[in-house]
Amino acid sequence: MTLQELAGQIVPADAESMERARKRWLTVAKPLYSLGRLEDAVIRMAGMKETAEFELKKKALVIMCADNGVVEEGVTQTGQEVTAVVAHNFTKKAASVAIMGEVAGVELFPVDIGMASDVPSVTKAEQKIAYGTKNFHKEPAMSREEAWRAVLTGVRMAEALSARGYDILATGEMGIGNTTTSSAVAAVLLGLPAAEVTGRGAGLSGTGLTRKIQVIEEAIAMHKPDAEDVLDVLSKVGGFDIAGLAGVFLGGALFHIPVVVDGFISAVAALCAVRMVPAAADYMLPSHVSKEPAGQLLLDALNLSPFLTCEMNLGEGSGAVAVMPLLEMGLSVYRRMSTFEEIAIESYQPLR
Ligand SMILES: Cc1cc2ncn([C@H]3O[C@H](COP(=O)(O)O)[C@@H](O)[C@H]3O)c2cc1C
Ligand SMILES: O=C(O)c1cccnc1
Repeated sequence: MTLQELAGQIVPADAESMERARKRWLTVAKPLYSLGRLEDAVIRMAGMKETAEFELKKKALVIMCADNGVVEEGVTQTGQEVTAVVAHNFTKKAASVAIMGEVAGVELFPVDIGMASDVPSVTKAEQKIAYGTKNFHKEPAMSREEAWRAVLTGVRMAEALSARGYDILATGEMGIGNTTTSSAVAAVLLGLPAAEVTGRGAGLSGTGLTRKIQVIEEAIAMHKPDAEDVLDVLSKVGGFDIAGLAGVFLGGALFHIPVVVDGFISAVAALCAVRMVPAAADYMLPSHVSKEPAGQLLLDALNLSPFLTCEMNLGEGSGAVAVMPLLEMGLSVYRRMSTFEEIAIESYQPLR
């Protein structure tokens, strides 16, 4: 499948179902619009799912795990062996988001889309593009063909989860160095200087941050990625995880499943997806705003307002998982709460 073929199959959210959901909210016995943007989210999900009657029972978090050759340049606080350790911990309920997922009723699906080593509990040969990207400070991170294969891996993940009956997807990632790749992609797509969209990631020192910005600036100057061509940007300064998550967003749009944006890295992937296929924006829901400097800038570019502002910058899909109970609560009121008509009959009438 080519990008043009994929784009041709993605349709905007269904306006009629949204209208039905909007009308239904007006009948719920509570002050109008008192659940605010949770009501909007339910309306939008009705459009995504092409029905005003839907559930959010089965929830999945796709975690794209990948390594980044650019860590050679000293842009991170820890070594890339941490990627594999945390990836394995997703399967043992020993990583932060695994614990959060248990609380929120979200099942985890870690994908080794390009870790530097194999992790038997996670790695599947058919999902792995390569053993980490190249160091983009010296050469393109990956080929254009690899970037597209990574996108398709994400699309297929969404397809598989849709076939298994998941109602909503959250997006997460694990990959030491991926705030460097995300800042590089964000700088190009937003047309901003690296210094404005680069932060400390998982805890970088001040001199580390200066080096990180310099590495990104030099790589962009060397490769001159074409901001109008997302696959060019991803292949030159991106990562397999970002490309894979962009694919999950596109797959959600293709298979009519809402996909929840997480923090910085996930939002960069969401922007890649929207720049490839603008209609994919209809299938995205926000969660929180990352503390990384580009967190809010990316949400603005995606035209999304966060539900949570917790100053989180953990990654792994933690913010997307955190918002799931809130979405489910909104939907439960929409589905189960009495209507004005029912209350008038059962409660108000005897008082007359
Ligand atoms: C132990 C540990 C667990 C993590 N879980 C998520 N991240 C987060 O930090 C990484 C990105 O930050 P940077 O670009 O600075 O390497 C990603 O793996 C992200 O998911 C972690 C980072 C560490 C160290
Ligand atoms: O907001 C994020 O997604 C993030 C920020 C720093 C490190 N890892 C992830």
